[in-house]
Amino acid sequence: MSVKLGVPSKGRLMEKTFDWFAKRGITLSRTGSDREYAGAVDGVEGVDLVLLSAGEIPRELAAGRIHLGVTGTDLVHEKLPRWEQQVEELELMGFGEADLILAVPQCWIDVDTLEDLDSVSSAFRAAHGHRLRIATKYHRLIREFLTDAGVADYQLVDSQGATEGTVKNETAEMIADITSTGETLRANHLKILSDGLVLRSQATLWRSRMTKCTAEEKATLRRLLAMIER
Ligand SMILES: Nc1ncnc2c1ncn2[C@@H]1O[C@H](COP(=O)(O)OP(=O)(O)OP(=O)(O)O)[C@@H](O)[C@H]1O
Ligand SMILES: O=P(O)(O)OC[C@H]1O[C@H](OP(=O)(O)OP(=O)(O)O)[C@H](O)[C@@H]1O
Repeated sequence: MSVKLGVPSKGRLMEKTFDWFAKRGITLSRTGSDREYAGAVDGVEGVDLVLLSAGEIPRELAAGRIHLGVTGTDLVHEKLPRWEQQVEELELMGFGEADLILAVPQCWIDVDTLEDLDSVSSAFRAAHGHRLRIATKYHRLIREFLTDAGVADYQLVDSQGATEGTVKNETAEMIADITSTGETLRANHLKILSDGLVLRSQATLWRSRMTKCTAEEKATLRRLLAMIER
């Protein structure tokens, strides 16, 4: 049996993940046609590449179907309850850096903090007959954050993409999403609450705590990790 390494199959994390491993003497490559999700690992024996959506890597690690996986901190923290019990953070990889934040319309001049948000959310419910809507795909993290902040009068609406557009489209009053340059927020006339940083994320190499390794796989993992940690 071989050690399975799960990496993002496309998108912003894939190429940088390949570069990161290449710098450590491990060559990851896609094989077959552009559309075929098959890959190879050179530079270390006994490792299979598994190409996956970044969003699915946490679940595959938690199920023990891959031994190692690369994905963002945000996705692991969101998708795995008590993530520390299921995965171990091995290396922060220094790319895919982004902040999960809460943002409101720029025109809400009286709302700059969570305390302000708490006040307007109660007033909003009284005025509109429904709770203030926050569009996000990070349901668990936002609920935990707002509970800790004492904000309760809101509802989450699911948004799996183009989240900043939900305010203009009037399907939400505010958003919770990842930002990196801030351009998408600015373009959509949104501002970050001054104490609205929920999580700092970056691409990370994780090890599953849920795999049962053979002696051979343990030896392969040791060799691989020695190359990575050099
Ligand atoms: N603008 C950004 N800049 C840097 N990193 C980002 C940005 N947006 C998202 N990310 C990070 O990239 C990672 C992957 O996000 P992405 O939305 O591409 O994943 P995904 O939707 O699961 O991928 P897929 O489309 O393959 O399912 C996440 O960890 C996220 O924090
Ligand atoms: O701060 P910025 O540099 O502008 O980046 C932020 C944007 O990047 C991500 O979206 P993505 O490109 O993944 O598209 P999506 O809306 O379909 O998720 C994220 O969801 C923000 O919308």
